[in-house]
Amino acid sequence: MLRFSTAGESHGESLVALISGLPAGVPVDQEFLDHELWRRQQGYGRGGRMRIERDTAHILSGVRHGKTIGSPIAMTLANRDWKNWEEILPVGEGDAEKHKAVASPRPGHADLAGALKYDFKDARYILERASARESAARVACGAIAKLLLRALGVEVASHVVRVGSAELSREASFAEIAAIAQREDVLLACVDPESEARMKAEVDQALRTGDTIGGVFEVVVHGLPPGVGTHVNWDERLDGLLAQAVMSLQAVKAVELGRGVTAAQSPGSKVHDAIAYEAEPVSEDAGKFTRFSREHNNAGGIEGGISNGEDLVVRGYLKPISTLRRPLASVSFETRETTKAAYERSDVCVVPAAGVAAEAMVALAVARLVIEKFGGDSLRELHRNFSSYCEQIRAF
Ligand SMILES: Cc1cc2nc3c(=O)[nH]c(=O)nc-3n(C[C@H](O)[C@H](O)[C@H](O)COP(=O)(O)O)c2cc1C
Ligand SMILES: C=C(O[C@@H]1CC(C(=O)O)=C[C@@H](OP(=O)(O)O)[C@H]1O)C(=O)O
Repeated sequence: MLRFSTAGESHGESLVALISGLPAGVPVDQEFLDHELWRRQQGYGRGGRMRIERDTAHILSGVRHGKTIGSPIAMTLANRDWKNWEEILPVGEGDAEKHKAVASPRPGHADLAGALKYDFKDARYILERASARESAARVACGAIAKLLLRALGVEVASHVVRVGSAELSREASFAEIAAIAQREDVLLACVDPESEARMKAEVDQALRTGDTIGGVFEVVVHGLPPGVGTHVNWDERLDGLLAQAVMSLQAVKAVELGRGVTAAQSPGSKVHDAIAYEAEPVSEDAGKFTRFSREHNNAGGIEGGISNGEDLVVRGYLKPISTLRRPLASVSFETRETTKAAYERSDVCVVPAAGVAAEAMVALAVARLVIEKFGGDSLRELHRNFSSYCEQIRAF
């Protein structure tokens, strides 16, 4: 079973990522891993911290001569900012004088709920792990899941469809979305320059006024055959697993599959993707899995918790960042008096970065189900099982 976990605090020495359950023989491309990590650091509206960090995954185990060997893969990602906090956040007893307490919790962050739960009168003990710095470790694991999927012809990409009230004004093709990953300036990871300019204006407004802004990203999985996930048990449904994977990311407050949100306001005749049958048999090269086809993909590639061969389309809705340069009211842990919420520095908009982290989470969820369905201890065995199933589907 594909499993992964992370450890590490935002300003600690290092993040740690552990992923196991991959077959042997998956090519692991260090450049690709680091490029994915770089992408997660980009986007217009990120704060000062991203000028300090330069993320790279240091692989400690599970890979030999550029390929997985079937054993768990351990990676570390150093926090460059650690040297600025080494004395402030010591691992041992340390110097209490130097410790910088976060004593007025930020509305929207984990500060108050975490301080109450873990019995700390200093939210720094909470924010260190609640921080989305952790998502870098997820991206390192997700990059490996993506490389496994890529070996089977399955690709995962994301783009931004909304920042605040600025929405993408047209449909995007998968090729356009995938091309964003090659951009040198990610800006707002939007496929349409005119929409992107409106999105940028939303971020500029937030920057000017000491506010923050949220938005919506969309992750698309291309090339997945029908039959991944199942309707038979609630916890094996692809839709449920994707929703949990994306919702688990920091600041994601809603997940939409296909056109799930507008579907709830529309009649069935306008929502469901009518089925047709193509005259010609499908060839492997065309990237199609069956002669059954759809005019549109409002279902987002999932029916009954099972992939149906269309692109998977998963949207994540991000709340605005909770650390405000013009802070909201809060209460001091010490005096219990009304005060302003803590502010040191912060991101103002993270929609493109969250999209990259969501790509990783989606890739990990899909890779887990693919490994479960097709099995195999080596990539060769997995590939053979996958291809023979695709052949069966084409001949249906
Ligand atoms: C890539 C990324 C960067 C983030 N950067 C910040 C930040 O600079 N400041 C902040 O207050 N929250 C930031 N957040 C959001 C917080 O981590 C998140 O709101 C907090 O952990 C509370 O969790 P919740 O929003 O899921 O309830 C970021 C989230 C993501 C995905
Ligand atoms: C470090 C990252 O994001 C951080 C996520 C984050 C938060 O509260 O979630 C707060 C900020 O950290 P700091 O207070 O050190 O500036 C972000 O920079 C990262 O994405 O790598």
